[in-house]
Amino acid sequence: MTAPLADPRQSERFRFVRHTFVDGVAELVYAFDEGPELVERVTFPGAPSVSAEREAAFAAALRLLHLVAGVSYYKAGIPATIVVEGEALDEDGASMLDALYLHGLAEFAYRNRLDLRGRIAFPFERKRHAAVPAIGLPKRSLLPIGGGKDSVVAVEAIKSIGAEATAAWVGNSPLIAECAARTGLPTLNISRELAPGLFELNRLGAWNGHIPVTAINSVILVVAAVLYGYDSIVFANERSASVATLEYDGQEVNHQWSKGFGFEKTLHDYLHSHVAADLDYCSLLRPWSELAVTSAFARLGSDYFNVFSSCNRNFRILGPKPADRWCGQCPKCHFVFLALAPFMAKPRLLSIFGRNLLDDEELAGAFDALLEYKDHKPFECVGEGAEARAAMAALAERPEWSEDALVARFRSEILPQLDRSELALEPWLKPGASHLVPRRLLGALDALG
Ligand SMILES: CC(=O)N[C@H]1[C@@H](OP(=O)(O)OP(=O)(O)OC[C@H]2O[C@@H](n3ccc(=O)[nH]c3=O)[C@H](O)[C@@H]2O)O[C@H](CO)[C@@H](O)[C@@H]1O[C@H](C)C(=O)N[C@@H](C)C(=O)N[C@@H](CCC(=O)O)C(=O)O
Ligand SMILES: Nc1ncnc2c1ncn2[C@@H]1O[C@H](COP(=O)(O)OP(=O)(O)OP(=O)(O)O)[C@@H](O)[C@H]1O
Repeated sequence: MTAPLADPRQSERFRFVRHTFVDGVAELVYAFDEGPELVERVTFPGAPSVSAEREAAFAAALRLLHLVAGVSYYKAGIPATIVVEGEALDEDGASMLDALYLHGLAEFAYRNRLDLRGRIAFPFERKRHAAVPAIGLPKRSLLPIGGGKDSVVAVEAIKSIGAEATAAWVGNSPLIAECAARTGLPTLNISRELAPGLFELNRLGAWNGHIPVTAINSVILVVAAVLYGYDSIVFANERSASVATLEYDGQEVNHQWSKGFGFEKTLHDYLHSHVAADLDYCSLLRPWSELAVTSAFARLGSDYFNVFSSCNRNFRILGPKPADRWCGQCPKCHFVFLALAPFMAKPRLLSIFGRNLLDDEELAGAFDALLEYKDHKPFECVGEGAEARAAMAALAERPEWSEDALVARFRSEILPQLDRSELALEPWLKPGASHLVPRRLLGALDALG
């Protein structure tokens, strides 16, 4: 008889028990000590059988998914020892996972007043790793869709160069499905079912909090790329995602850590050396700020204005979802409203959101946090404080916005305390230099300029 679920905070070991792949369903199995198994399932629709040429790459990708997706369960107990059953990891794999768990759980640790430094140590063997070969992946891309403005911009840029691509998403959000359909591209919807035991552990008082979900979605798409045959996975993570939410006790806490360039580069290199030499992982929007992305969305995204939403409350598995696409109450709604305002006709923006968030005095504190005025940036997927200030300063100059309550307040109360030479919008619209976009797709970067 298996032991019942117990409070995982009392456990000594977190175990990666095994993973299997049968009839398109990946089962990822975890346990605390000798407790009951926690089984996450990821379903790949119409999965073909894996050819002999791709077998080793597929096995490596699936194993990586098991290790990365474990972060949802590990966080429930954060025991002192991590056990990976089966073949030992090499040093590269262990150090990538150490970094993902430490930085991807930094917000979780900060908010729970935990210190994970020195605690997370994936076991490994010092061994020589022979570089993996190219496996002849077809020249086509998986384009992850999140239902919001970023992926729309990336999709439209890729479409503009006529590259072969499929719009892909994880989970069962009807909102994302509608956006994906609107792209006009072939679609791929992968379902993911968290282990029901996780919610039971939460009820027993497990540690809970934010996890690096983009890393999980990324590696699900790595498995998909090898399985169905794609040579690239092209995310839409902007430059601003690499900037920390706050710093404390000598460490950075970034809500968006697995959307940042550090993780992108590590995973990109690991895939080339450990999965398939011809599989690329990149972000098309990496050179661009949030404001550059909203400016591009205002130009390229009109077909999506009535279907997209950036409000993350739409994407809850359990909690209540907003009645409309935009809840209007969360930092993401506030930021996207502010960041689109300089680039979109005001009536159009108000019709998307259903109201004018910048004319609501009750939201003063929420917008202050976005501006990093008297507060730190919210724990959400929002741009840098400096770009929010640049957007607000631009609106303060526009007659159609300048009398709205929060813009007027900015002009009279906050603006006099700022250095005006740092408030120009234009520098935010210029691309940075760093990106990993493969040569074949470079033209799509130009489409954004
Ligand atoms: C939708 C959302 O924002 N959820 C966050 C929220 O969770 P909540 O309890 O309100 O609802 P659920 O999402 O239904 O989660 C239920 C429980 O399941 C856990 N969980 C969920 C997904 C998963 O992959 N692993 C899990 O362990 C979750 O912790 C709940 O206990 O608050 C939670 C606590 O802070 C967050 O963990 C939930 O975040 C989701 C994982 C999520 O998908 N969030 C993305 C919208 C998100 O935050 N994206 C970031 C990217 C961060 C990154 O580095 O990748 C962004 O856009 O900036
Ligand atoms: N459910 C999902 N399945 C696959 N990829 C996803 C999913 N959710 C988000 N992503 C991808 O993760 C990246 C970051 O998500 P993010 O929410 O910032 O983007 P978005 O939804 O396109 O835009 P917005 O910032 O307006 O919400 C994007 O490339 C997005 O496509």
